[in-house]
Amino acid sequence: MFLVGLSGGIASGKSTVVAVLRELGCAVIDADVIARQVVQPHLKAHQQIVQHFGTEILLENGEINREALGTIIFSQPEKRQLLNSITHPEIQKEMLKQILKYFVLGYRYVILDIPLLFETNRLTKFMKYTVLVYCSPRAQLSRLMQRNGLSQEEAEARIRSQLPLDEKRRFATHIIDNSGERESTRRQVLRLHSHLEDSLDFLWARLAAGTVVAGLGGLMYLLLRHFSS
Ligand SMILES: CC(C)(COP(=O)(O)OP(=O)(O)OC[C@H]1O[C@@H](n2cnc3c(N)ncnc32)[C@H](O)[C@@H]1O)[C@@H](O)C(=O)NCCC(=O)NCCS
Ligand SMILES: Nc1ncnc2c1ncn2[C@@H]1O[C@H](COP(=O)(O)OP(=O)(O)OP(=O)(O)O)[C@@H](O)[C@H]1O
Repeated sequence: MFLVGLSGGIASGKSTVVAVLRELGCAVIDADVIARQVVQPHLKAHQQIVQHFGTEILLENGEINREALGTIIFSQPEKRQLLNSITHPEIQKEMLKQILKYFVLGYRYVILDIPLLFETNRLTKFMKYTVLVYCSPRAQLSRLMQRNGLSQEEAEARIRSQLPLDEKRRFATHIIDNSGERESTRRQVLRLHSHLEDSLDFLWARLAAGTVVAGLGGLMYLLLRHFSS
């Protein structure tokens, strides 16, 4: 089995690309979804967040007020670092569990949608391919402002909290440009999917090579025995 890391920038179109990959039957693990699960009330990360950020970031039902926490962490780098240090280990543990699940289910590859993949560079060494969902800075800003109802200043602060998309380009083995129409993005995702389907993973390649070598060895042995008797 091999891993494919998929990343991008805030509002660059990761979920849009992932929706097509899921439609095609791919196994996808979404770090943003897991990030929501690991901060549910009564879990360790929830307690740590309350301890450090106070009860004012809670909703009445005890859940984290994501908007309030977002406002804090996207404007204060040290608070962002603190939140990352609480949530990231829990997110990574859960991702590992899900990877094992897909391995047991027999999937040949799993796509990991990790928004901060290129920022926390150390994860990329486990990936056979890394896909960047890119879009132009203009499109990113306007889509983010529109989707989240943010002012230009707020949206720019969120974009600045990540490595610029243009810098991420050099880390990726594949780029999907989502600056244009959705149909153009879809065509690029279909090409990526064909490429993934055609890729042999190391384990299977080794098993296949091992089977061929063992077969040839057996054949040689039989031929030698036949001609020497
Ligand atoms: C700050 C929080 C509460 C905001 O929640 P909200 O529902 O508004 O946004 P959501 O979780 O859907 O994230 C949207 C996007 O914001 C960006 N983002 C989220 N967290 C971070 C971060 N710590 N640093 C930089 N960008 C981030 C990502 O591009 C992400 O795709 C939430 O994002 C969070 O808990 N972040 C910390 C965990 C984390 O790092 N998540 C990213 C996946 S590893
Ligand atoms: N090609 C496109 N044309 C127009 N709008 C688009 C296109 N792709 C995505 N969008 C819109 O832009 C917004 C961001 O897209 P999406 O949610 O897929 O990004 P994301 O990278 O998953 O975002 P985040 O990481 O911040 O959650 C959404 O409102 C989506 O509907």
